[in-house]
Amino acid sequence: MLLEVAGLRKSFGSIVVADDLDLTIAASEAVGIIGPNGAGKTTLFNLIAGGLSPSAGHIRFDGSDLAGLPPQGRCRAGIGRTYQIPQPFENLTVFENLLVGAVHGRRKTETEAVQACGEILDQLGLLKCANALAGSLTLLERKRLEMARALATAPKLVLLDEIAGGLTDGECAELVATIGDIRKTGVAILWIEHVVHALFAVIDRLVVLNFGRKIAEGAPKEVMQRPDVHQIYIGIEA
Ligand SMILES: Nc1ncnc2c1ncn2[C@@H]1O[C@H](COP(=O)(O)OP(=O)(O)OP(=O)(O)O)[C@@H](O)[C@H]1O
Repeated sequence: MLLEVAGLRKSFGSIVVADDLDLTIAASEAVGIIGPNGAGKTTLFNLIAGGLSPSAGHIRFDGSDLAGLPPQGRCRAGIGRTYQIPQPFENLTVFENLLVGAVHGRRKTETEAVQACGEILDQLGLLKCANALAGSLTLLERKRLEMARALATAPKLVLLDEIAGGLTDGECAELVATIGDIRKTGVAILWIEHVVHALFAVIDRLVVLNFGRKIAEGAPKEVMQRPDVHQIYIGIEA
């Protein structure tokens, strides 16, 4: 397994936001995470990417225990991530934003890093704004840049946090097609998303969180048909 999360727990005082979570992701697999606001989805990403330390439990990635490894070490190990609110360096160009990720990630040489940035900008449809300041981009372009920056680090696993939120239907469809293309390159994907139809176009497996606990997991359509998922996630009685 590429990622193995076992017995993961995180509490802030008396609030438990990750409660005995187990999760595995194989290389090249795409897994979706849904759950109501405050279910602990972003907290799980922060625990995997190293922004938060767990209160208990283990996270193994690519055969190594991540305990004590800071975020930059996890990035170099092959974990890339996006943020729900895009966080580019506003005063750097799009290309420079990627280069920062590329030289601090898993790329071996500067030449390789520069070449990879060009390829990723092309793949993500951002070549035309390569020299624009990141602060001048539209929301869709910012979301694309957020993914491009994660890919620049040459991740084995990319964590996508609500990448489709706030987009029009057409923009969302474009972004989903791009994520499908990223998937085909063999990068594993763990994707938190409220826009369920976007998720369903890409993922193999769906996980549902509620109050920090995993309440369902399996084939996406089967999971969504479960009465408890309907009630908790969509807020209606089955
Ligand atoms: N640093 C913190 N200190 C205290 N409580 C926190 C902290 N970070 C998160 N929480 C709480 O943990 C819970 C889970 O938050 P989290 O952001 O992981 O939820 P989420 O499922 O990603 O929600 P959303 O869909 O709204 O993004 C929330 O109740 C939140 O207020």
